[in-house]
Amino acid sequence: MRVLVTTAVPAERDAVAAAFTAPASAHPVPGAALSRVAFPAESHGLVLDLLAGGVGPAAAAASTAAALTSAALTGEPYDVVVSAGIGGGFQPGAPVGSLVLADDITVADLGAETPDGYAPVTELGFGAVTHRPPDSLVREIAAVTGARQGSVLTVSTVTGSAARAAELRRRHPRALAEAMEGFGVAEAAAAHGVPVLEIRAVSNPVGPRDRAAWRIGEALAALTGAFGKLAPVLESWNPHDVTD
Ligand SMILES: O=C(O)c1cccc(C(=O)CC[C@H]2O[C@@H](n3cnc4c(=O)[nH]cnc43)[C@H](O)[C@@H]2O)c1
Repeated sequence: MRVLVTTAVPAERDAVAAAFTAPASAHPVPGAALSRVAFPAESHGLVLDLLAGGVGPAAAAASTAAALTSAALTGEPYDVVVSAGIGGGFQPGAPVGSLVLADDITVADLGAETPDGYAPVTELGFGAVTHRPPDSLVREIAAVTGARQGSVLTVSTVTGSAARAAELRRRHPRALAEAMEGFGVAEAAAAHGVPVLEIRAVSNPVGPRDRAAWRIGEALAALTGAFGKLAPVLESWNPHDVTD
């Protein structure tokens, strides 16, 4: 099982790496600086590559695509891609310190303003606004990690007001969290036909901006805890068994 985990920043990548006793070593490929966690042989060939791919959907898509292409060209493609990191939680569904696992990954601001309000690109006849992780894998991971399942929104601008938070909730009633990379990672994964997951540890409520109140340490610790439990599920998952 070959897994690519894309985070935005090195602190998030290192929080994922901290879940494992096996060391991570540099594994550069063109267009992406990967860290590879070396698991022992009894781990059924689990390979975990970690990528701090940059903040925002464009950087995330570009770096994830580079890693996916490089792996495909060497004949060792990834079986699953995970977008991971901290995120904002919609209240009261996703409190600070909780984990959110996406059952859909939806871009919330890719569209047009029209006289009738916001229109997603799909209504304009283009592309996609949502990617769906495999149901069975989401259920298993939510069960072992205790993560809440819901929609995770991708935004290019962090929400900074109660009005914007309410607007996003109105348009996406199932949204539990927002972050800035999931949809970019998912677009790259979809282009390669690889399943995608997104897991977010909530560092702050979505709403009026109060950067000083972000609980980044608490969220990074939750991310480490989640990956410690998630690895055995990934190790035993058979991507060819997808029934959903
Ligand atoms: O300053 C630090 O030590 C630090 C450590 C880890 C991560 C950061 C970031 O600022 C990461 C930015 C990243 O966080 C996501 N995020 C977090 N909260 C929100 C939110 O309310 N709305 C949207 N995105 C959020 C996002 O994915 C950014 O890439 C700093």
